[in-house]
Amino acid sequence: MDHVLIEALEVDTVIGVYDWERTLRQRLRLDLELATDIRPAAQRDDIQQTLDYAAISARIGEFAEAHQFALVETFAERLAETLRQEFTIARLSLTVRKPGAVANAASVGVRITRGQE
Ligand SMILES: Nc1nc2c(c(=O)[nH]1)N=C([C@H](O)[C@@H](O)CO)CN2
Repeated sequence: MDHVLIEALEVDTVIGVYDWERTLRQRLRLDLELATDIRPAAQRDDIQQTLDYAAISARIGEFAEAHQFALVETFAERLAETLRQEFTIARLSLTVRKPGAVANAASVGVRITRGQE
């Protein structure tokens, strides 16, 4: 299967389990692999026939603005659901990293894959 990629997309959102984390925005870094057949778009050279990574990136920014989750797990699961409802994505892999959350770790986070095999 082909993939449309979005790598190291940074969004700021309220996220965290501790009281102090409810009072500020923190940065998340996202990587997405969106499974789709790119051949129709390539044959017609037509953006309408593929997943528009610019539109999806903008939607992710809106999502981050609109929600205040405690866990990165919840952010990942709810974002995957939203993207699969709003765009024609057969299967997606989503990595959500929270840089700086743990001292001495470059980042921590989760990776999920959703959709049909
Ligand atoms: N599996 C997880 N562990 C932790 C999370 C999380 O979202 N998922 N969050 C925190 C805190 O919010 C932490 O990021 C603050 O530094 C701790 N563990």
